[in-house]
Amino acid sequence: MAETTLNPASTAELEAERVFLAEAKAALARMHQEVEERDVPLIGGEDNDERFTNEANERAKKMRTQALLDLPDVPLFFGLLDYEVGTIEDLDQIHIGRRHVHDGSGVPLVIDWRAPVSVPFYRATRSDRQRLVLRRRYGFSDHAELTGFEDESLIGAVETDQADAFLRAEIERPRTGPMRDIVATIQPEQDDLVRAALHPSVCVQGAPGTGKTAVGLHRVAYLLYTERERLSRGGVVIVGPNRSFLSYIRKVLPALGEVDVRQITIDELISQPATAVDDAEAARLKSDARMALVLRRALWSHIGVPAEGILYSKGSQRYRVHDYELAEIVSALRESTRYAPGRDALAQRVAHAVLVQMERRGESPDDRVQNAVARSKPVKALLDAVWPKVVPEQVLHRLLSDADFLSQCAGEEFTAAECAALLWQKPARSWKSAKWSAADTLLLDELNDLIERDSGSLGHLVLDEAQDLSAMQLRALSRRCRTGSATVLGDLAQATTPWAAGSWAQVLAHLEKPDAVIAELDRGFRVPEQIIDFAAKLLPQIAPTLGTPTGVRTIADALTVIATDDQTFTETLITSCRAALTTEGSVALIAADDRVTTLYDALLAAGLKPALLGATEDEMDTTRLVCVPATLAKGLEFDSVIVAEPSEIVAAEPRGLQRLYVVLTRAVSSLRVVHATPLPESLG
Ligand SMILES: Nc1ncnc2c1ncn2[C@@H]1O[C@H](COP(=O)(O)OP(=O)(O)OP(=O)(O)O)[C@@H](O)[C@H]1O
Repeated sequence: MAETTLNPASTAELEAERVFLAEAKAALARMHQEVEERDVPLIGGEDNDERFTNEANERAKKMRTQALLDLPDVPLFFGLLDYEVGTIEDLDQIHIGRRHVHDGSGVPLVIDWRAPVSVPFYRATRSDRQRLVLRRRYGFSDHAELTGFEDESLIGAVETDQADAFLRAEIERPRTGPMRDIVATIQPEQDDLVRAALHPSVCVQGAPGTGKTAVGLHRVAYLLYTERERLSRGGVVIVGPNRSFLSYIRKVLPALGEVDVRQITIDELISQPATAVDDAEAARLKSDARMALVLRRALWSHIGVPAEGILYSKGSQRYRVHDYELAEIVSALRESTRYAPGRDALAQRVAHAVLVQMERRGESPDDRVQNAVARSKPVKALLDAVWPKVVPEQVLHRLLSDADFLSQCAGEEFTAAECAALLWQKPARSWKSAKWSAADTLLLDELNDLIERDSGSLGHLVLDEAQDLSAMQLRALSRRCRTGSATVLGDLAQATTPWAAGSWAQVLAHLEKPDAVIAELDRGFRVPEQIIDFAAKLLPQIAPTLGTPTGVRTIADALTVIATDDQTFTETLITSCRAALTTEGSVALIAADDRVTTLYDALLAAGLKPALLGATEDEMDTTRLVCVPATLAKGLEFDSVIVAEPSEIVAAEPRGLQRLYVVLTRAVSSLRVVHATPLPESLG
């Protein structure tokens, strides 16, 4: 919480609040202890079900105990609502906090921010008081000591700007370590999204720093509160762009009492570890939605036309199913089901045709006879000939190494040049020895689903930085969340991958959530106005259809652009880092990936003790000054940012201007741009 100035007149009240805080902490400690001491019922027996139930009970207890831990730097409550008398039974005042705390006899001491009764904390205004008389916001030190509070009366005609001042203080509180929750200052437009129902899915387009990540994380906490049972079956997964980002956000949900949410990268969720690398064009083509159709054709092309009928013998009896009958069965089954169950169904249908003949001859065969026919030699030979068993690797290996097969499956979808780019230069001898790239593993995933339906279904999926996902990634995600819902977060202007879908409608179509509600956030909380205006000069080039974001804060001298030359360039950066370190909070030096290690070495040599982001994942926890490769900057933020040589960042990749837009929008308080070569024209 922000450190608020103490109002001397309220010292006694502050003391009373401190006593109440101590009481609430003691009550939470008691709740924690009770759960810890509670025995987990053990079911006797050793079969799988019993073991599973015992393990699930043990795990539930562990989660509950963790969720009730009083985290040392996380204040137990952050607000108080004073309701009109009689609004809530037996209580006129309620403290709002990150979790529910009761006194042991059922009387609530702290009410969870997610409870309906807490909503006016975020929504009430003087014109719509929602029966509130007063709203109090507390200030805490970094170690969760109560330092003050501010009261906002809801009675009277004129709105005050107290809430804005509190929000500003909270945003500008210097950053140390990972991202914090925003539960005390969620804004009404954010609250709408946080508290939106589980279905339909929600998609949020938002400029940098509008709180998309924060909204996504708080929404997960909210949904786990309102839909815990439903979500516990499939689970909730948050997908982020890389490990540094996930490390940055990892403490938000635990601070909100939610300890059982998987936070993983897209590759960890949907790809096998890659053992090969594609060139840029092949990677782009393999990520394209057209591949889905090509794979479908490739798989189903394995089905043949029966060349002859089959003869099934039992004792002295012979039963014949003619080739034209078999062809009819195969054609009816083709693409009406997935490939592997289709093969099983073919065996059963052929066996059924034999059974019909048996019945006609006066026999009365049962299911066992049908199964025996389905497993018989002639039927098996038929299956191997017209509906062979295949594995995904086999199909993809053939597709990427056999030019004729690829061109036949590609049809009109890909040009000859595109097919040539897709083909392997040096194909592996067999599918068993083939090496697969990251894009290939998604193609294998798609094939796997065409062969045998993937049954996994997540309860809820949060996709952060979703503008960067390819069609094939989105399709793979969609398969894992067939019946669940999704929260899709991103900014089309920050799309840096060559395969980015380009519109939210497309993203949602690939994700198979076309009914998702698309919302926009346009108030930038992170980045001061001068900086966002500077970065927004790139928008006409990179995202002409998007509106210009607004910054909710202005800070004098927030932006400095320094022109240097080759001789003074590094020295200027070092001086800039030194200057930034004299203020509080985190500092980042962001440069093109190829340049960043050299600059890191230069800062080290100058005695500045920087860390290099990406080396160990938790650099931002321990070091104030971090050197950040431009490609890892997405989603992160720092109090002060120094950007080295924008033109190099732009030149490093096809969507370099978008990357620069990301890099320029990471600063909370100050941005220095240092360049020895001219800035990109639009920034000039
Ligand atoms: N309501 C709020 N109260 C306090 N801080 C907020 C609020 N909303 C956003 N912030 C702060 O603004 C910063 C940006 O938030 P967040 O990272 O969620 O934005 P984003 O839209 O995901 O940005 P980007 O597109 O750049 O990744 C964070 O420090 C966050 O804590």
